[in-house]
Amino acid sequence: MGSEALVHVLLVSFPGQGHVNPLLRLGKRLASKGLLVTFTTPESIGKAMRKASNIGEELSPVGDGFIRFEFFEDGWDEDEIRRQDLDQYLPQLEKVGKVLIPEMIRRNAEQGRPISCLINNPFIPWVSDVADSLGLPSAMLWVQSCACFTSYYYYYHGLVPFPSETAMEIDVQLPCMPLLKHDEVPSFLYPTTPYPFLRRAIMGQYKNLDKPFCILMDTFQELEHEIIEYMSKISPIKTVGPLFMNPKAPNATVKGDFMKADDCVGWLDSKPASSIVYVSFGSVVYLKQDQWDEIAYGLLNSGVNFLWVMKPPHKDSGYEVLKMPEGFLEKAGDRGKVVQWSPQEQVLAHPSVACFVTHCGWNSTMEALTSGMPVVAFPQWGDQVTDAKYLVDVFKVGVRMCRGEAENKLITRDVVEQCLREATSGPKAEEMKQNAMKWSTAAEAAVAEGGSSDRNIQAFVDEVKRRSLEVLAASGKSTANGGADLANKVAANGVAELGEPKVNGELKVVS
Ligand SMILES: O=c1ccn([C@@H]2O[C@H](COP(=O)(O)OP(=O)(O)O)[C@@H](O)[C@H]2O)c(=O)[nH]1
Ligand SMILES: O=C(O)c1ccc(O[C@@H]2O[C@H](CO)[C@@H](O)[C@H](O)[C@H]2O)cc1
Repeated sequence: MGSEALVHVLLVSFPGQGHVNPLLRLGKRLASKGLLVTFTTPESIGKAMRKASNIGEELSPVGDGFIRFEFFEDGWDEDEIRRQDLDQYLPQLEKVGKVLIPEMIRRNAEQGRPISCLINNPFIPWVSDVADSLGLPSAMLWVQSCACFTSYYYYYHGLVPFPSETAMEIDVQLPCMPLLKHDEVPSFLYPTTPYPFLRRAIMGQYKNLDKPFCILMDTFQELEHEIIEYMSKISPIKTVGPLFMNPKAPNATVKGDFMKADDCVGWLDSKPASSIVYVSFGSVVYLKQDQWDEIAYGLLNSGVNFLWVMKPPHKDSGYEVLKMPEGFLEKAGDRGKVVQWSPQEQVLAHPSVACFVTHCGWNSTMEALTSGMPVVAFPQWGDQVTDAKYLVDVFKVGVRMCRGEAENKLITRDVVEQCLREATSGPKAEEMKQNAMKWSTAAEAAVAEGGSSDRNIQAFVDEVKRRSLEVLAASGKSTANGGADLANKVAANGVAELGEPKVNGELKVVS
């Protein structure tokens, strides 16, 4: 490998699977375009990631660049139960992160890898304060749809009325978007949300929205055309999705799963084409036992094959450990497989899978659309209720099975069975499949060389490179602020020389 000067970006992630996945995918995309990327999140998650995935201390080549990991301690004991309570954990992360991230940045500069840009995902808006205080540019990766971004934007600025304590059931009309019924608005905005701390975290991001020079979004222009165009005039957004496709480095093996995926591909291979329903509610949604039972009977009664993810709850989460109904597995026999965690990307790409019963998290939504996979929408909260609206009424790839947790309604086995039948056979199923394939083709074009998302990523990389020169130039003069120490080191070291890639002083490269 010849001597290369690589610009270095630091990605700081909220420690949730649905946040780590898109930020790590962005990291791989940036690396594939020739940047050095360091990915960080708290060590409690680093430990899980190291155990479940193939990540270590090595510098991994991805396309023309490299990715590496460095984790930071959150200041709490390993078995601290307050980590499960975001109301307490988010302020703790902010407190320690504001000290440890600047230390990490200084350490990297000292080791000859000065950082030129910070990128964070939502729920940890203080990262842009850290960047500001060090005189570094920052960007934010929005990990939901542009429609949700817009909803929060309009709520934050009070631009239109949203459901409130005095008018709970009002619908919301936003520009370039379909009318959202009161229960299709991101549910963290309901006055009655049980998750007010997540609304506060998101609003914190909007309070800081003038700090990032760019807001990257894991969506693509062709998918949310009008609203993206509209919001681009208000905010510096750049669509770069679907991030889970990386045509420049399709074989990059770096993954960020918190749990080792169970092997299910052999089982999928043994089943006929389009015969399996894949059921998964993501990484944080847990249903109640009575709802779980109804889904189980609905699957049995529908006669379909199924792969069902039954993720065990964290021991300190307070969620009940669910059981399958008595005799369920025996009755299902080889028609069904239940796993704790699936390799979802592979599952959605498998020809035996006919449809996806999903909680409509944005990652699952994008992965389904991009894989040409019709869905049965089973949203619970947050952006999921808005994503479900879009999947069913706008993208036209889904059947709706419920309206969200706030409805507080048990979805019975008959409804489950009816939705599964509708999504797997007959004219509606065919139409949804055709629409899903259309989105898949559009997604591929967006990320292919010269496509809308590829152009945006390239423009972003170019801008980071340009700003890195400014950082270096400014640091030569700067002495009077908290970033002076770092800036002097940055100035002294110049851009990282990676002729012989170094991690903590050692030479380590894996392929
Ligand atoms: O068994 C599973 C369930 C989920 N996922 C991945 O976990 C992420 C979940 O993100 P999403 O936004 O869909 O939901 P969240 O977990 O944040 O609610 C997605 O990338 C999925 O591909 C997975 O790999 N295996
Ligand atoms: O770990 C948590 O407590 C946690 C993780 C993820 C959460 O939100 C999910 O994020 C996705 C990306 O924003 C979103 O699309 C999905 O619907 C959410 O479940 C919340 C808490």
